[in-house]
Amino acid sequence: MPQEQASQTQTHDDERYIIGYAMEPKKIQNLLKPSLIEHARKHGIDLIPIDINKPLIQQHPNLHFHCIIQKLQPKHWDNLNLHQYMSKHGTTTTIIDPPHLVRKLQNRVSMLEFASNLPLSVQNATVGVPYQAVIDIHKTSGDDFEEMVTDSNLRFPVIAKPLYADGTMKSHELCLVFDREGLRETLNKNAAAGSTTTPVVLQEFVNHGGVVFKVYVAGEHVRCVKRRSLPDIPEEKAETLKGTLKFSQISNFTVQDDNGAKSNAGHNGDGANHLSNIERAEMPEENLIKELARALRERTGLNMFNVDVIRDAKDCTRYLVIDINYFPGYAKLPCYEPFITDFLLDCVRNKPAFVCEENQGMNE
Ligand SMILES: Nc1ncnc2c1ncn2[C@@H]1O[C@H](COP(=O)(O)OP(=O)(O)OP(=O)(O)O)[C@@H](O)[C@H]1O
Ligand SMILES: O=P(O)(O)O[C@H]1[C@H](OP(=O)(O)O)[C@@H](OP(=O)(O)O)[C@@H](O)[C@@H](O)[C@@H]1OP(=O)(O)O
Ligand SMILES: [Mg+2]
Ligand SMILES: [Mg+2]
Repeated sequence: MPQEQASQTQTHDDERYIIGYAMEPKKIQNLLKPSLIEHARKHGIDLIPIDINKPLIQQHPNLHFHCIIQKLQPKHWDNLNLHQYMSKHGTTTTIIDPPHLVRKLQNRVSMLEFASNLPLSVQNATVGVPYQAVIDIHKTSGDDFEEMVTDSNLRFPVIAKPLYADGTMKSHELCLVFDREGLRETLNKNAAAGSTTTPVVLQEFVNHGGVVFKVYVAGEHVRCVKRRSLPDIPEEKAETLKGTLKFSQISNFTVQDDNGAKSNAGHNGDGANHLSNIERAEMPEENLIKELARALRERTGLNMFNVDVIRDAKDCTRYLVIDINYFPGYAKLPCYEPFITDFLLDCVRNKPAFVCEENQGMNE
């Protein structure tokens, strides 16, 4: 994928389009930078904030939203009462994307089902998902646990991930588990949290050269960037490692951030190794990325998401999807302003192939 894609943004007409954005203040601060608002404005789009704490019908009475983009918690859907709004304006306003579809990405099992058995064929490459099993601590006794570990064919190390990827900090608290004892410890800690305990997904850790490919999708627009990931664990070392290692949002560092880590190598010696891994790593075939994005748009019915993909260190034709995130941090992409603006123009001109049908289920 070219990093610096030229904008395809062209204004075909003098019409202005109104696009509402409904999201939490932190997300607005990250995404709606003045540079995006200005770029969109120059190309005919006025981006208008929607108050997520009161019914939309009571807001902007003189504006007609061509489309609304959103990243919201369920309580905000209730507050906004979009159902009421859409029953009045549903034929002319599009919600991107409908919450009942977004919700499928908030569960790490249903999320990865979208990426299972993908019929992609680009130069022998395959795209699959790592083996994973769910443990609900409420339903797993000590004996069950032994049986479960034996039956599941889980091979250590594994990564323990909260089943629900609902945007909370907790949902990003992951843990590398090196052996049975480590797993028992993790599950016991989880159980000690009592009623707040959530099920855990145990996902096979796959060595992948310390690089994760983040594929950002916005309708037909697709970009892939490399990011820092967990380092490989050589097999001989894996056999000696015990217990657990907690981590969170490791791939949030961009390559530029890693440059900082490199110059700071005394402080963070690993940074230099990760950086060279990232620099050296070849990007996946452009067509593979495009096909993956298209297949996932079709399967999920969603337009705005990113996909974390790793490449098996033992087999460079084997790609694995490890995570899919709704409405990710697009602003981390170089030149994200034309990327988002081009997508929004497609939306208001009704170009995206998978804009939600009649916005059905939008208030579920
Ligand atoms: N199965 C795996 N094998 C190897 N490394 C993995 C695996 N799953 C996750 N990782 C590493 O852990 C990181 C975080 O995992 P994951 O993306 O599932 O968590 P997340 O909290 O949902 O992340 P995000 O911030 O992207 O939402 C990945 O970016 C990757 O570096
Ligand atoms: O804020 P950031 O720029 O880090 O974006 C992250 C985004 O947080 P935000 O929604 O608060 O923006 C996360 O959403 P939740 O899972 O927590 O809902 C998730 O999508 C990450 O994958 C994004 O990081 P990226 O994958 O793009 O690196
Ligand atoms: Mg991820
Ligand atoms: Mg995620």
